[in-house]
Amino acid sequence: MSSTISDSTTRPKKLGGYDFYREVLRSPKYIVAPMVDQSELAWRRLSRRYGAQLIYTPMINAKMWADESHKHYRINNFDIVSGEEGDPATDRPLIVQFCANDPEKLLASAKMLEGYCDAVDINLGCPQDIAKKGRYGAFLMDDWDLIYKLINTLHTNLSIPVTAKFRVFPTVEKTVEYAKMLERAGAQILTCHGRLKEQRGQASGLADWSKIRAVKEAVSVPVFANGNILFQSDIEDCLRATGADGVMSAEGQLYNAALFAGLPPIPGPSSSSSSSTPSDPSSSSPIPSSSTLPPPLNAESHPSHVDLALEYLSIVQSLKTRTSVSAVKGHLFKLMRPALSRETDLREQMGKVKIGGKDADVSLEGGALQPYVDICLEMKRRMERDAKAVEGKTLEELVTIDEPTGLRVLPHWLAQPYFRPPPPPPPKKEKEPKPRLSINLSASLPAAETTVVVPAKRTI
Ligand SMILES: Cc1cc2nc3c(=O)[nH]c(=O)nc-3n(C[C@H](O)[C@H](O)[C@H](O)COP(=O)(O)O)c2cc1C
Repeated sequence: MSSTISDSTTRPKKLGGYDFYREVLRSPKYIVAPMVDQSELAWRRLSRRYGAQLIYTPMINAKMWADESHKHYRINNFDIVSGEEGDPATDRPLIVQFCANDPEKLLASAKMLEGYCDAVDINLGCPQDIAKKGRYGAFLMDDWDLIYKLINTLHTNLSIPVTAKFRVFPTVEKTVEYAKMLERAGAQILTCHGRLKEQRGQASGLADWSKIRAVKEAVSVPVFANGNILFQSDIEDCLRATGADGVMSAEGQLYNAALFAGLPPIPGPSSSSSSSTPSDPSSSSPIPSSSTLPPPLNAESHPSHVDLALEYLSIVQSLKTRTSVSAVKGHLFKLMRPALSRETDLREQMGKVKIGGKDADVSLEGGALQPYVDICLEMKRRMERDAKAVEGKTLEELVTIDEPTGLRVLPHWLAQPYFRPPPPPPPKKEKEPKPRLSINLSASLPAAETTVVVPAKRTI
């Protein structure tokens, strides 16, 4: 690490809250979530080309990072030496996320990266078994003293702001109390993921936007809303329903890297934090209110997925920073999913590609990516053939509706969100009306209505 980078004489005064949000982050509305093995540098570069205004790194384990014997862990998770990660010209604004349960180790790790990012985030939301084992993420939700110390230690000692990403509690009251505690501890931005700790995997269901709105109204730092974003229209709905300052997407953006493309710039919050806390988000929002009809699709946000895949591969190839094979594979499978379920021979070929042995450690250099490029080129040929067959039809004419969910399915050559079929309902004695998924994610549905969205597999 270069000591001059974080030297207080060269660094501008540390800003907080809305000053930080506006002046350093440039008032981002469209935010890519931290994603283990998926929000790596190459993906960040691609995402910024398609409208992402702020991106988080994948979660870094502070205990592992602080341990000098784990040199590989450092290089694989944030490559300082390459000079590309956190580069002010090409990889900002950037927030580095850590998970931790030891304030000193967290501080030691964060200090090493404070010169390469705009803020450090603490993951308080991971509900996975690995987080339970390591006691971090959502498994700290009941230890408020420790969480306070983690945040406050960074708030007091780092030259850049600390932020926090958390899940909601079963009640609005406890969620709001919790958010206020995070703010008191020193968090300068709060990302509220509107799902409970228990809502994971097949049981993910919908995020509760009404809790996010309650948080937004209770704190005076910027709030990002996370959960339920599949299509661009959900972004507008979410901003209106929650009053949040920005919308964060993980899976929606992973399956469609162009999720944020072509969106209009939205004015940032006004200069004081209190005036940006909406008493009535529907009237203060710059976004027009939604109608009951699904809003028209913005073609710019649904480009050819194989073109996105090829562009991503060329970014991977252009970087000095290594990209893990598992990240590349994960992105290609997700981006091209609508077509891979039909072009099963290409799916099989992609599954069989082996680069240099043990996936996790392999760097992608020279022509190593060629097998993926070849598969994508063949996919491109087939997709162009299919698109040609319906030439002249509009996008809306080509859209179909997924019966179980009521959600829109685009032609299989276009980037689009993925939603799983809902789990079959438990056997009932009496005949009941068929459960139907809501197409309109704008409302924060009460618990009874949240049978619904059908998220894809996640790792955190
Ligand atoms: C592949 C993947 C990796 C993730 N890794 C992280 C992570 O490193 N840190 C974190 O706070 N959340 C992580 N998450 C959770 C997301 O950031 C986000 O909170 C969650 O997926 C809900 O947002 P969504 O509805 O837009 O998917 C991950 C999610 C996915 C799908």
